[in-house]
This record gives sequence, structure tokens and C-alpha cells, in this order.
Amino acid sequence: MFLEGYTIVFDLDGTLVETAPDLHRATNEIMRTEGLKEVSLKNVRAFVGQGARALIERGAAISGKVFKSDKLDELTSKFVEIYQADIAGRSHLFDNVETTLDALEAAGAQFCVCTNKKTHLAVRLLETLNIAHRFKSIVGADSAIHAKPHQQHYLQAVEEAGGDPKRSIMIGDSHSDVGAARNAGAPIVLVSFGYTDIAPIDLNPDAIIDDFNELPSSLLSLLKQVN
Ligand SMILES: O=C(O)COP(=O)(O)O
Ligand SMILES: [Mg+2]
Repeated sequence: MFLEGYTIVFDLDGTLVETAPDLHRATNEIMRTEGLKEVSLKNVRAFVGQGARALIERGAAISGKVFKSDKLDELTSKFVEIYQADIAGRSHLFDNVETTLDALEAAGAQFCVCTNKKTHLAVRLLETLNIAHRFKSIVGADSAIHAKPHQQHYLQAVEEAGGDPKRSIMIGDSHSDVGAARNAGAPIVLVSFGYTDIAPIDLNPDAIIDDFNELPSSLLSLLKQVN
């Protein structure tokens, strides 16, 4: 039971769930209605991680377009409507997520989600994928006072799960996740298959995994180093 009393904090997009195809579809519906260039899937994968507003802003920047704040608010609401209408159309859990949660739970861990998605979208996505019940808390950016990379978002997710921040570990894919964990004084493991415009190795995480089935042994060696 090497994870007894530990809370594992998961990022959502690009870490637990491959959401890029559905985010790509919604992004390009917005780009088309605004007469802007379509954004490639590769770019969407690089732009996810700081919420829908940032995704639209970065997508529009490819066409040299800068929206005013009010317009960005309006487009973000439209994006959310389009996205949530078919939230898991093409999205799916990454390989071995469920069996890994089983293994970590058997080792004593509990789980929560800390995402820069809006909370209601995160809950809806995880419910649609029949996995929401495995997380003690699901905290989106709009439920936090300060979103990732601020530690407040991370600490809120741990607290709402009834966990102890000193016995918590973040699993993520981007600089927001590394920032939130580091600011909270928690270890951070990055997945190599997620959404980031900076290579995982350059984000200096404590460990990198290429597949979820590597996570239990990665956490075991990480905790040996820390303790
Ligand atoms: O950018 C988003 O919408 C959310 O991204 P995250 O789940 O990786 O925090
Ligand atoms: Mg992510």
C-alpha cells in the first residue's frame, strides 16, 4: 500500500482523455463563422491547456486576428455550446487509464481532477465516458479563484477530495500542470502523449511516462526518492 493516504491529481485534456478531435471540431466551427483560417489538429494539440478562451485566441492569431475581450467572451460561449453538444463524439480515455486507476487504488490512492476546462464540461465529459464516479472531486478553472498554473486551483481540488496536499502528486501534460504542482510543493509526472507547445522534457518534471501502465512503478520510484 505504498500510496496509502495519497491523492493523485489528474489533469484532464491530453492526460486522461484524448479530447483534441472534438476540441478541433468546435474550434474550426468558430473559425469558419468568423471567416478565419482553419486550425490544424497539431496546432489545437499545442494550444489546449489554458481553457477554451485561450484556444480561440491562439487559433485566431494564426489568421492575424485579435478579438476584443467582449467578442472573445461571446465566441467562448458559442464554442462551449458547440463543444458540449457532442462532447465525447470522438474523445476517448487514453490506453490503460482504467486498469491503472485500479492498480493505484489497490495501492491506497484516491483520485481527483484539476482541469482548466470549465467544471460542467469536465463533469459531463467524464460522465459520458463512465468514469466520473472514480474522482472524489472534479474542479474546473471556473470553480477556482486562480486557475492552473496557480497552486490555489490544485490545492482546492485536493481539499475538495478530502486529501492532504503534502501527500498529493500531480499527473499532467503541460506547463500549467507543472506550475500548479511546483507552486503547491507537489511532485509532478508528465505524460509524453499530451497537449503542450513545450516538450515535456523541457518542463523538468520529476518523471515522464509514455503509457499509463508505467505510472505505478514511476510513482513507486518517485516516492522512494522523496522519502
Ligand atoms: O484548455 C482546456 O480547456 C483544459 O485543459 P486541461 O484539462 O489540460 O487543463
Ligand atoms: Mg492538459
